[in-house]
Amino acid sequence: MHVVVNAAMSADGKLSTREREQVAISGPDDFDRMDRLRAESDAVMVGVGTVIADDPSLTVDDAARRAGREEAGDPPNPARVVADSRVRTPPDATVLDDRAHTYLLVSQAAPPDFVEQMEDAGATVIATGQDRVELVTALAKLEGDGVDQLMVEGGGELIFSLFEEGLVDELSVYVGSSVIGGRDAPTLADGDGFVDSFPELALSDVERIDDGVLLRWTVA
Ligand SMILES: NC(=O)C1=CN([C@@H]2O[C@H](COP(=O)(O)OP(=O)(O)OC[C@H]3O[C@@H](n4cnc5c(N)ncnc54)[C@H](O)[C@@H]3O)[C@@H](O)[C@H]2O)C=CC1
Ligand SMILES: Nc1nc(O)c(N)c(N[C@@H]2O[C@H](COP(=O)(O)O)[C@@H](O)[C@H]2O)n1
Repeated sequence: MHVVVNAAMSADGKLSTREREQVAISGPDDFDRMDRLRAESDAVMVGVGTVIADDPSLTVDDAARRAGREEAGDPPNPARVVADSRVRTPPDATVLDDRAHTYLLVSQAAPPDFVEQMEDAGATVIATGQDRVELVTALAKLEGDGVDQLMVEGGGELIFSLFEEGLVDELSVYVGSSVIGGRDAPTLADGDGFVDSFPELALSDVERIDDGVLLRWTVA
């Protein structure tokens, strides 16, 4: 499996505000690039913090891209993947609609009634880890289901865990021209943070887009 993390941050490294409401950091061309990356992926993943904050659809906006996927024998939208250790996905979340298939990654402590509710909503529930989703096993199960390219959009807690587990192959960060600030505002990689053995990145591309810059790295 190839795992690409793609996110947008302010010039000071924030994914959104301290109130965690969605902020448009990308401009139109970067949102279009993100849509293309979704269309090229087998699945798009977020943490439940992002589902609660943004209620994203994680689907492909551009009709021609959806049609292109169908011509290639794929569903119009990539699958959606939500990491949700503490079963916080709202039953009316947009990621549970019928526009794409959804995988819910939960821990083995997930209550059976929550699992049943999510399965009734059409989701495939994958339980790994005792009280927190064990990402290595969960992603291996997704790969077994045909997910060869996984795009991860955030947020900072999930992105940190993926780096911690050595699961990230590529990182694309759009740096927008605004300052958000706030010690409690989410950053690209939150979690506990590294104190040593920092993941090493190799810069592969720099591109000016809209009013900001796209930085692309591969992970060594
Ligand atoms: N600017 C951007 O590109 C993006 C911004 N965001 C922003 O990020 C914020 C949400 O980010 P976070 O609060 O960090 O939440 P998050 O989206 O990273 O979700 C964290 C949650 O994921 C679940 N999870 C399950 N297994 C996990 C594991 N092994 N490791 C870590 N988490 C695991 C946990 O329940 C945890 O609380 C929102 O404000 C949203 O707007 C989100 C995506 C992209
Ligand atoms: N790439 C990017 N740029 C921004 O400026 C953003 N605010 C985000 N946020 C993420 O985009 C997703 C929105 O999903 P839908 O369009 O509703 O499907 C979601 O994952 C946001 O957190 N991303």
